[in-house]
Amino acid sequence: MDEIQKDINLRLLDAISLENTSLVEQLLEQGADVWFRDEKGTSPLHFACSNGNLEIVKLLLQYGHAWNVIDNEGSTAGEYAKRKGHNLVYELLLEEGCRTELILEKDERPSNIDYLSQPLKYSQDGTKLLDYENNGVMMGWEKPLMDRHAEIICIREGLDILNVGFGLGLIDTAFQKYKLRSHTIIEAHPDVYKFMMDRDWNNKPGVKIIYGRWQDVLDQLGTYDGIFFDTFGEYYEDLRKFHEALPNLLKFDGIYSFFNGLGATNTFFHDVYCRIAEMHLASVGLQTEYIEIPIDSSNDEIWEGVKRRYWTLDTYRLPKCQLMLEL
Ligand SMILES: C[S@@+](CC[C@H](N)C(=O)[O-])C[C@H]1O[C@@H](n2cnc3c(N)ncnc32)[C@H](O)[C@@H]1O
Repeated sequence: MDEIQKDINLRLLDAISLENTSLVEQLLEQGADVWFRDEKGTSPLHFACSNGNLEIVKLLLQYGHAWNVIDNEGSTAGEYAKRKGHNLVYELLLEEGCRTELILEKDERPSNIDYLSQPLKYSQDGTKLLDYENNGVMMGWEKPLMDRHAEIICIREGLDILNVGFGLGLIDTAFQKYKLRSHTIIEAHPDVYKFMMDRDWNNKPGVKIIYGRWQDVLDQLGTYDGIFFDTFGEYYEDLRKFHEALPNLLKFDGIYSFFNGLGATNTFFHDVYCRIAEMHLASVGLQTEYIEIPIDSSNDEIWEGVKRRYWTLDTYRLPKCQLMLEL
């Protein structure tokens, strides 16, 4: 970077820190670089969010600053605003995140074909299911969450339940306690299917196992009082497609829920994706309530042997979704 550019970039950071909006605009006009970072990876947007200056945040976004940059510690500008209690700035960034993500063109990559063709490992103690790269497919620490999902879905006995993704069978074990009328499980991985068969899941009360990807077996399904969705290695786009199928699968007074791991390593990304999911669900006629559950997954021991922590938040937002009925 030449000295002149560096100088104008540093002047931009100074102007943001001094909250001199007109100078910020002038420097941006003159070619100051919105992609500039200091040695800690702090971007102009991080500085503006830390000060809580709404006008400057708007200006930076208008000049093409990305909403989702992270500093060297992995913190988003949204988090800077939240930590300092700048709620209006936080809300603006949240809206920008939703808007940008919603207009992004969706690609049509086949999601988890690789995952489905590679072997899996169940740990001896039954608390971990890992893929071939030691990514955690499902982990025992999620049991209290799965119990809660089942409890929220099973509001009475005699229900028809659909679960997509068996994993460790935690939610299916929980569902079995509710004296269901029928209990359909879709599972696509051959090793998980074998695990289920070895444990006689096909002979448990009401259980019908459909072996295949949910995308390929939709025509074998009926309608259900309760539906739970928790797959692995798929994109948000897949979840959205499943949501689009829901009006044909959920009975009019049924309850739908899904494992909410959306952006779950960063509170700001999590907020953006929770809101996007809520908007998409509303567009197919479902209203969503997020039930907050405190959760502690910080203990190093539970992540031993697992490649990456896929959860770092201290609150789980359990989605409870129901069809909006027109009167
Ligand atoms: C996170 S685990 C589910 C854990 C489960 N909720 C439990 O309580 O143990 C995800 C499961 O979804 C399965 N899966 C992944 N993609 C799928 C797909 N497209 N259709 C059906 N099952 C899929 C995986 O093989 C895995 O068993």
